[in-house]
Amino acid sequence: MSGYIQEDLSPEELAHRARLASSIAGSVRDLIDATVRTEVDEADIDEARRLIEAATAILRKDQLPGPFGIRFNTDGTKRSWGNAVLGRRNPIAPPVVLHHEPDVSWTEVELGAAYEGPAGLVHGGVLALILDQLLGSTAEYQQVPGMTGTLTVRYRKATPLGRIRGEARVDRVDGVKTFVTGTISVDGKVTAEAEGIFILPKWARGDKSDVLRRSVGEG
Ligand SMILES: CCCCCCCC(=O)SCCNC(=O)CCNC(=O)[C@H](O)C(C)(C)COP(=O)(O)OP(=O)(O)OC[C@H]1O[C@@H](n2cnc3c(N)ncnc32)[C@H](O)[C@@H]1OP(=O)(O)O
Repeated sequence: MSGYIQEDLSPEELAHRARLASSIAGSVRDLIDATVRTEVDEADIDEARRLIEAATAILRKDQLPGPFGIRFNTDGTKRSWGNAVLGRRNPIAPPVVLHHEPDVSWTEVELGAAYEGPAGLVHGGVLALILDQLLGSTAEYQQVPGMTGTLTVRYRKATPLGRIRGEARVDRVDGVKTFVTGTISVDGKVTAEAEGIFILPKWARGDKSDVLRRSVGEG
């Protein structure tokens, strides 16, 4: 599969790149929120656009030919910094930070104005996005990785913008299929429930390399 890259970076170089990635993505994330909520006049919009276009031109001076992909390092770490949910480099990622415990994986994340659907509420597609990643990464953490075959979400009540908590657990494994369940909650009350079926694709089955199996997901 293309887009899976093996690298050999020192811990210092990794830490340096992590700092750079988080700092630029954080600034752009702030810019997105400022753009959604700005009330300034046309002159200020024009000036802001000029500065943003200048910043874009600087970043375009040296670009990857395509997306970031998934990068493995010789120290065993994996970077999916372009990921739409977790990506350290990706300003449209909230970003979600996952915590894995023996039986449960969870995240707590603040969703601001950029994630609005109904007035003041989180967009249902954004909740599905986060659940997809959370459930899929839970399967991966439990050593039964797969690509999303089916994701079912039941929206039980509206989810206000602000801090949300996601939790997921592997329910059962049936051959190449892993069934994972999860919830989104606010202030201890569940607002959405999900079940995901994650399937180890044919190309990663059998005696394929460990790297290939670890490459299945995006977490
Ligand atoms: C770290 C991980 C983080 C992951 C979070 C992010 C996840 C993603 O966004 S992944 C991207 C979205 N998903 C995709 O692009 C997947 C696209 N689909 C595919 O690649 C394939 O159809 C795939 C992998 C789902 C199924 O693979 P394939 O090799 O065709 O499966 P196949 O051998 O035919 O079937 C295996 C079993 O799965 C079942 N199955 C196949 N497709 C599905 C499906 N979509 N839903 C449910 N079950 C299915 C089959 O019935 C079969 O069951 P059984 O073993 O009981 O007979």
